[in-house]
Amino acid sequence: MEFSNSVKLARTDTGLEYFDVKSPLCQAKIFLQGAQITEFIPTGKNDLMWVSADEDYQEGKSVRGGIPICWPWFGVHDNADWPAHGFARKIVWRAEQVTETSDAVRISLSLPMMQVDRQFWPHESKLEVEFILGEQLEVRLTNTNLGQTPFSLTQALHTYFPTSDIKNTTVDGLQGAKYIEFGEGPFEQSDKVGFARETDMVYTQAAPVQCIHTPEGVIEVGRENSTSCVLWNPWIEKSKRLSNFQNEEYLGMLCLEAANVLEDTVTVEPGQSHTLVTTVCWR
Ligand SMILES: O=P(O)(O)OC[C@H]1O[C@@H](O)[C@H](O)[C@@H](O)[C@@H]1O
Repeated sequence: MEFSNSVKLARTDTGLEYFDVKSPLCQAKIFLQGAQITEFIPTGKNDLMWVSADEDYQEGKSVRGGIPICWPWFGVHDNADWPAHGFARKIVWRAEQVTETSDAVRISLSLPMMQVDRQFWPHESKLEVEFILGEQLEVRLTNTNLGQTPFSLTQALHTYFPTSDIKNTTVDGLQGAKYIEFGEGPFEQSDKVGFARETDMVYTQAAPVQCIHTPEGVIEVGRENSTSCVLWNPWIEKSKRLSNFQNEEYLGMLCLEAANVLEDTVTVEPGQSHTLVTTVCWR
């Protein structure tokens, strides 16, 4: 099915549907399952999204790479039986709108609330995501409260970035932020972050832009309506335990996730909306 000159709907061999975008400005893939973007290649540049070579694109499983949407909780829930990172990343979202102008293709999707188990999310609400695909990628995740009482949630746009060598990769722009690491802290980030071991840091009071310095160039990651972010690399031992992840792949990826977690938890009042935004580009 074709939506505009540059956008058509395609399907993997395993049956998962995705928007296949090939515009003058970029190439992208966005799966309806999880509303998950897995490829974003600005014309003439490298892909900004990393996906595991072991990924097998199965129904009901979040793709290991791109940008899984973690909602309406980030990480492990207090009730340990509930799914890690919420459930939105496993549900098939509804395609809402595709538009194309000379500076971007815009694709929006919404989470069908009919599919949501009310024990996990008993609130009257709307969740929409818009992808703005131009020379850079912008992702806008909007929660709207349609009920009579406020609700609170944590969330993240869990972006996987590529690098050819994690040991020669650093993240700049977190200096001065506070972080929690493996449940300990808060500590203060004093310098650029390098990678020599498992990294799983939740930052608060983080500046709105970070730069990832990789051997291939500098990736700029921006956030709006978010003062928290998560930096993750599983390193050797955890790599062996992860699904759809090769043992050595930790050497070629990292996650820097635009979040609303810890003291940055979002409360949405009745009739109000909150939009978490991340922008990603080669600098
Ligand atoms: O394997 P999952 O559920 O996609 O999670 C991947 C990682 O996601 C990160 O955001 C967490 O900080 C890690 O602790 C976690 O391992």
